Amino acid sequence: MKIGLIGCGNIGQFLLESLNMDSFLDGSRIDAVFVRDKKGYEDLANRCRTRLYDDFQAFLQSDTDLIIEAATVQSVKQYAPDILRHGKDILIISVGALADRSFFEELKALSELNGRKIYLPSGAIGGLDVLKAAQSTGQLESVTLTTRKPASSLTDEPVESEQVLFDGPAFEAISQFPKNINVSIILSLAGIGAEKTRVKIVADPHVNKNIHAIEAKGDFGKLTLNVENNPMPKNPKTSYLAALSVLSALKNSHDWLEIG
Ligand SMILES: NC(=O)C1=CN([C@@H]2O[C@H](COP(=O)(O)OP(=O)(O)OC[C@H]3O[C@@H](n4cnc5c(N)ncnc54)[C@H](OP(=O)(O)O)[C@@H]3O)[C@@H](O)[C@H]2O)C=CC1
Ligand SMILES: O=C([O-])CC(=O)C(=O)O
Repeated sequence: MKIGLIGCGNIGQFLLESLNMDSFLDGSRIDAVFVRDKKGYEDLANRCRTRLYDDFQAFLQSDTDLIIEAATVQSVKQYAPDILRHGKDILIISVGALADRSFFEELKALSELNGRKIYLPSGAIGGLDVLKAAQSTGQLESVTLTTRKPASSLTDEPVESEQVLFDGPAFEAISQFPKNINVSIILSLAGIGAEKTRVKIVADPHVNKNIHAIEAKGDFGKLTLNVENNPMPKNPKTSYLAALSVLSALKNSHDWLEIG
């Protein structure tokens, strides 16, 4: 598989190194990387033997089958429609972009029209298999997510003791915290939607992990899941699991065996 990558920050660099240097997936590598400004990325690109682009149209024309977005919610809105129009699959990590219902419908229509697929990795959480199964013909009554992160990842204000910064529906959470709560939108997409999924965001000066507690109830029974994520050194807002989940989604996309 020939892969293109948008964004070469924390997750992007991890993917480049895993696929191009450590050969995580036989026969798959990142051949093209789109950045806003090539300055600062040349050494990494040379080391990982990939090509850098700062012209998006030229990046789209490069010989790739799948584009991975590892940049921002805004960049998904900006680039994903063109990627599908150009007949390429896309893997989106900034899934918060799909909270916007009309954008979601636009991507759905483009995906169908062009026969391309959109991959959404599980990111920094788990339990999506349970929600999808619970929803299949049964009823999910409620899904709640409580995210607790080091205060410095969520606010520039000094925080002495734990503070609830947000309590409300997922679609509002992602619009206020687009770099911190994409997990709430993948949870919404697997479950009962971004209006009904309840989110609480806690800034905690005493933790050094990104902790996501999920509770769901329905006629299947009850789910409680607590994921205590190690943050990534280069961007502590982001959990290591989120980067790993991209590798796992890539592997799933052309594995002979599908689990879950
Ligand atoms: N689904 C999930 O569970 C999770 C999702 N995420 C999301 O994943 C995304 C990536 O995370 P992470 O790697 O840690 O973030 P980083 O901030 O480390 O990297 C993002 C990179 O994107 C680049 N970028 C920003 N805008 C554009 C653009 N328009 N075009 C090209 N490049 C752009 C920036 O580079 P430059 O400034 O040089 O242009 C930056 O280096 C974020 O949106 C994050 O919120 C993170 C964790 C979990
Ligand atoms: O990495 C995490 O723990 C969660 C995160 O930033 C996000 O969902 O945007």
